[in-house]
Amino acid sequence: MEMPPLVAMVGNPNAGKSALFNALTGARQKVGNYPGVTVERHSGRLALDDGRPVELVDLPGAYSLEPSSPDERVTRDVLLGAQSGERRPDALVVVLDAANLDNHLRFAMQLIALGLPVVIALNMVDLAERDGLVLDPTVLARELGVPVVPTVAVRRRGIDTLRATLTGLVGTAAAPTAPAAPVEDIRTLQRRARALSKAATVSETPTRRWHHALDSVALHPVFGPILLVALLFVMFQAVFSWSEAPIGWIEDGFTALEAALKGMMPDGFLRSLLTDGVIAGVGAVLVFLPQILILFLFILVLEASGYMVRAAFLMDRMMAGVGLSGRAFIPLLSSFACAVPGIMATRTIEDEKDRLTTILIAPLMTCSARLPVYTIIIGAFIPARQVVPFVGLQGLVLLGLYLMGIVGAFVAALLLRRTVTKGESSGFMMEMPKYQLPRLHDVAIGLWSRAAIFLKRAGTTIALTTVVLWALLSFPQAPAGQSQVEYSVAGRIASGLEVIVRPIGFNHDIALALIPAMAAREVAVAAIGTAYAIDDTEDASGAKSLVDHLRGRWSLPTALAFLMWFVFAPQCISTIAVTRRETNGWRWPVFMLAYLFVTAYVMAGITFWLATFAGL
Ligand SMILES: Nc1nc2c(ncn2[C@@H]2O[C@H](COP(=O)(O)OP(=O)(O)OP(=O)(O)O)[C@@H](O)[C@H]2O)c(=O)[nH]1
Ligand SMILES: [Mg+2]
Repeated sequence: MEMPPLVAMVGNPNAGKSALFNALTGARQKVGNYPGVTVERHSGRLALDDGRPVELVDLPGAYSLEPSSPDERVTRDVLLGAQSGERRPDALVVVLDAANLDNHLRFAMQLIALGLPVVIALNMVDLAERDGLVLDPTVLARELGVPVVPTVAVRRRGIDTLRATLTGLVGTAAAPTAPAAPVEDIRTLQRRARALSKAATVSETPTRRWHHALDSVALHPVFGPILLVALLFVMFQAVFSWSEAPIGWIEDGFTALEAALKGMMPDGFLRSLLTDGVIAGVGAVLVFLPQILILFLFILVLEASGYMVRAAFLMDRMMAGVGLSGRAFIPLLSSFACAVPGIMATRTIEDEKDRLTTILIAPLMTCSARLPVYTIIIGAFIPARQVVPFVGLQGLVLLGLYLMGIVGAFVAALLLRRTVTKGESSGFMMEMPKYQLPRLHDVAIGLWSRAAIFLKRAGTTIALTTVVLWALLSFPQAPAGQSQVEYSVAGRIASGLEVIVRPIGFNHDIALALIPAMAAREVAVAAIGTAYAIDDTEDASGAKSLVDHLRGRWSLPTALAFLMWFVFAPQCISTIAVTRRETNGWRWPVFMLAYLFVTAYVMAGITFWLATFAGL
């Protein structure tokens, strides 16, 4: 039996190839695999206007004929007739995003130069028009020498014309084959593409022009990710450097308060409760308010400016690579502030398995509650050295911890999607909002509500936990000459726990800190602070700072293992509670606790032993 002619859909990623392919073929589709690679082959049947059948194949999106990924290689090889398991296409439907004409035309011109019959689908004209861009397809057709059909794939607009044009193009003697032109170098191509898109522009609003200019950087396949990483890096550096002064003020305030109380009250029980318990505990957490606010300031500004969705768009391919949808990006990003709103934001993910996976990995995004723990340990153990100008070692380590969480989350997603949450991943669907200057008022309100949530936590959960911990640490009273901490109830519980955590390099102090930190991570710092404050009154050596205590008692491998533990350990009652609510039962929160604790234990152990063997 003779094979029907083969027509390939080809174009830049996200031009709308698959949407057009679906509109053209309807339900008559087949999914297979190209031999030897993990790239899917989507094909379907289409009847031309004169009844002849053609086979339509939806090629992976590519930026050019020079492949930079397995997907792009398949696209190139199919187009050159070099892909095993595929014939060379008899004609091409080149799909362009009208709102991104200059970038997409570059590839289109390379494709036309291949010399196959080509029809151009000028897709997404609806979005272009919404943004204030009107194009003239006849100018494009004249200059490129191939037919151009405006389409809106998702509304099926232009589909009939596209099929009619294909009918005239495929297999007929009169097929207007484009002349096989020599391929020019990429710079010339870019210049021609820009000139051509300008010529085809009937009208364009100034706003749309500068939005487009911004997008051509923000969404660029190379510069886009560089910009994103640079922004994240500036954000994390700022979290450290901008917060220095306000942290100093808060610390001074609490020291003054403590001194005032000590002056007013006689030494005793109530004074110890107030100074060592409440003030030491709440103070140790409150000093991180500046850092949390700086982090939120960046997130809020990026969100309000319209950049966040671009970042999501950039991340989409990466997310798809681990079986998640682009939609998971916003919940995961929110989880950098706090996993609770992050997990609640997964409601926008329709696919149940997608959503569950996102919930399960959300706690791996470094939430603001880890920041106090990270900063204090980094401040104590990592020297404040400049690696290169403007890049400090401490900032780099902090960035590394964030990246650890992200990589961990991606690996977890990959594994989960192959096992417990197996299933097809759904596509990305997101509209680019316009860029705009963030409104001061909105950002201020956002910051205030975040601060309020944090202060409320510090005032309730955290204050209560530290008081309970103080009580556990203060009773029973140790006889003279013995360490109060060792002798106390908490000290004895910690001694039991220490047996479990000793193999991963944790000492008694850490075992002690882990008990209250199960309720909320940031309490770990307060707990260590409280324990050392109580011990301090014993040895009467005068108040040492928490950092001095840490340096004296912890080794570097222990500190690193502790950091690694905090990247993975699921120590937050609120997260567990919201997971239970969002998944309707205890099954998934229990699973989450189990897999995260095991990972934390293993990773902290590996870190400790590697650092020990490296002689740190
Ligand atoms: N508004 C509008 N949206 C569109 C149009 N065509 C496609 N889309 C949307 O744009 C997004 C990308 O479309 P796809 O068809 O997946 O793009 P693609 O070219 O197949 O992308 P890759 O397979 O990643 O290369 C989807 O969310 C579509 O729903 C259109 O004409 N107008
Ligand atoms: Mg596609």
